[in-house]
Amino acid sequence: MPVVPYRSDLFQHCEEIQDFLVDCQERAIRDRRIKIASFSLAVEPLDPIALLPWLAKVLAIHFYYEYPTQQRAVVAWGSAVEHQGAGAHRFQQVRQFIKSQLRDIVRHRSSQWQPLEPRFFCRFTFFEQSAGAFPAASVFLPRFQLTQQQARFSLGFNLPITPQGNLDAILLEIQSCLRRLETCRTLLSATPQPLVPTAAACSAIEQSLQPLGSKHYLTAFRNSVTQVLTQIQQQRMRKVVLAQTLDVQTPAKFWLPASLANLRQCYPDCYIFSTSNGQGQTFLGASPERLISITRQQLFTDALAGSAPRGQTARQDTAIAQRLRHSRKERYEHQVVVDFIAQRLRQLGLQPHHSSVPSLLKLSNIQHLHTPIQAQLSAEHHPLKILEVLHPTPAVAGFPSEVACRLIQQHESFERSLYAAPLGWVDANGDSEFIVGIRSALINQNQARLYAGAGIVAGSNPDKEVAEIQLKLQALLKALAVE
Ligand SMILES: C=C(O[C@@H]1C=C(C(=O)O)C=C[C@H]1O)C(=O)O
Repeated sequence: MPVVPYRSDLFQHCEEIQDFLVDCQERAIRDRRIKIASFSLAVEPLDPIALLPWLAKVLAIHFYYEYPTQQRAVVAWGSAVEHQGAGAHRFQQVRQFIKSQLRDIVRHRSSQWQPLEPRFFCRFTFFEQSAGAFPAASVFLPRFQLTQQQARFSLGFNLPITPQGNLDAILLEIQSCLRRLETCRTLLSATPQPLVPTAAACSAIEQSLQPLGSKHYLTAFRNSVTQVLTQIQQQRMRKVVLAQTLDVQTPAKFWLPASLANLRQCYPDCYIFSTSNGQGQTFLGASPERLISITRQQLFTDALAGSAPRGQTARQDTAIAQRLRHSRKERYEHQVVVDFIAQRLRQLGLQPHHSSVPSLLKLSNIQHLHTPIQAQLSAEHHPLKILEVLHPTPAVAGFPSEVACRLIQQHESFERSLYAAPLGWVDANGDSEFIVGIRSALINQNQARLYAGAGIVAGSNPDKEVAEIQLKLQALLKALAVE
């Protein structure tokens, strides 16, 4: 997606864009097919979260994610083309769909800026079938995409042009999108802290979040862990990742931008994300786990497993970290993930590289054992093929995968939906980024379902696993805000 420089005059590129749309329509007429006009404008800085209240109001499908410490963010909304799928071949179906759409994308040529490729945003549920708010596989090419790369912001467009379409209406849509950005920017600068909820709202949410007091869901989780431990012994399994949900309801609606702003503040080293289905349900969270990231055929992935709380003091924190590093149980739980990822990548003919000793990833409430893994790809390694062989890793399912997934379905009484599942994008060059949807919640009006899981291996202590999910749930609860 080439970027056309854009400064203060909203419509200075009108003529250039108009010519481009006419060119796209001529191609649509010639090929008797819809074409997608793809281009970008450089825009003034704007916090992407500022767009979310409006997107929620108009019930637009969206995908937002941000990596705060790297000043990278994107919010994509509206759909130029989309596809849904399910079943064992869902990754392949999405790949085919993307391939077929790429033929009809026309990119603006006269670029003075570094071109940005159009991105297809994808959401896969944990299991290959889904009866919940999100289909088992869904992909969309956004009509609009605001991207931040450090201090540079651009607004991308992917606009379907039919042979008989009204180009004036498309120009109006572009202008109204640019105006919308201006309005959001003005609203943001008019209020001192518009994304932070008021103290009254915070106390309202605290009062309404009673469920943490009634520990029923924790007892249920503890019982499942005990049963799974017996099954691990009987079936000689190495690991099962069990999760639990916590449902909460508040008198007022949950307020997405404030929740995300809270998460961003508390977890600058995580991927802050939200995605909606355009029907009122939004899945959000702050995930520390990257499933794949591919830039110019360099693949990066993470093994993240093995956890401990943060200490109250620096000394206590270091002592806990030391215990985590040297715990046989935590190291074993971690190694299962490293071995699985490395072995799956080797099956694809890749040569993964990683350190033999895990490092520590410290978040504000929890610390994890972490092994970054790298591999050099070649052109035949499509990101969705890699995703297909990696998901679900033993970090979120267990090992062996099939037996672990059966036990998960047996013990968990809720649908995982997008929890612990791959969320991300792919572009035409094969660049891609997918995160794992953990530390997450599904919100709908005034209801929220929070998810948290923990890896269970032989020797796990049920009380410690309960404490781990409690820690994860509490952190999420604290971040949620109401209107
Ligand atoms: C499954 C989750 O997290 C996973 C489980 C971990 C563990 O048990 O140590 C650590 C990181 C993640 O791989 C979750 O947070 O829901």
